[in-house]
Amino acid sequence: MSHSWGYAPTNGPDKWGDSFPIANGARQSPIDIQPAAASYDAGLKPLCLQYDASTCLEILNNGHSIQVTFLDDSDKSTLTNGPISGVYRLKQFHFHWGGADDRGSEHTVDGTKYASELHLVHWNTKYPSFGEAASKPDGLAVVGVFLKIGDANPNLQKLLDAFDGIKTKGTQTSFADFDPATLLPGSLDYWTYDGSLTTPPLLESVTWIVCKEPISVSSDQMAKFRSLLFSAQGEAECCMVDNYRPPQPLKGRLVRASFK
Ligand SMILES: COc1ccc(C[C@H]2SC(=O)NC2=O)c(OC)c1
Ligand SMILES: [Zn+2]
Repeated sequence: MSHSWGYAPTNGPDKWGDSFPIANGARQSPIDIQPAAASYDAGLKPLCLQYDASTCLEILNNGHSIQVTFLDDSDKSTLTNGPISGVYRLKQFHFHWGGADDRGSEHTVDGTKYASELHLVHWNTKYPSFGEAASKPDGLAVVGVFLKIGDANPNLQKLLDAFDGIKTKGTQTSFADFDPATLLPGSLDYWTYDGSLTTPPLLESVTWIVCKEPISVSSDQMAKFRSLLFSAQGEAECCMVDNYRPPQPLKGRLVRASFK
């Protein structure tokens, strides 16, 4: 498969191993989280997420998801503590979602799929750049937040209102003064395990931090996500839906919980 990976039967998760053999590696993501099998670790610190809305730059449709990118040339928006040591800088956040409300998340909890999953991507400042960090076993830390169907989430509205300008692959618009902390749940209790990027190149460089508590999203708001397109302007329209990788084998990994 040329590097035109996607989520269709012809180029989707079951085919990624053809070009990216690490797809069958020892620490692939996502996984099914089984709370009863997770190990409470009293040594895990609370997550410290400190974001500065002024570092928000733009929102783009990259053909796989919508992504909000941040200025990461200083420690203005960082992740510290939790399961990691040192300072990790926020680079971008994006989402995964389904073609219907019954699916869409990448991680699952005892087999339960949520309608969507938010990923806040951070890189370890012990390395000179995001690109360098992405190839190191302790290079990245991604905070995952589940989106559960319920009341409309007012904190998503500014994002959703920007979607009309980024409908097709390769489009982007400026997007300023957005505080990603507004998308975090009330409780920052989390599970953590060693994993990977969930899209090619599937690099095994991610410390995963998955929040136990979901945030809400309404069916109407999810419909807005599904109005985005995988396809570029002028191409046959292909709705951006089901852009999630299914759970991968745990292969003996320990999942730790920050809570009892
Ligand atoms: C260095 O190359 C990449 C490529 C893709 C992603 C995004 C993936 S990784 C994740 O958690 N979800 C996704 O869709 C990435 O993010 C750190 C880094
Ligand atoms: Zn992701």
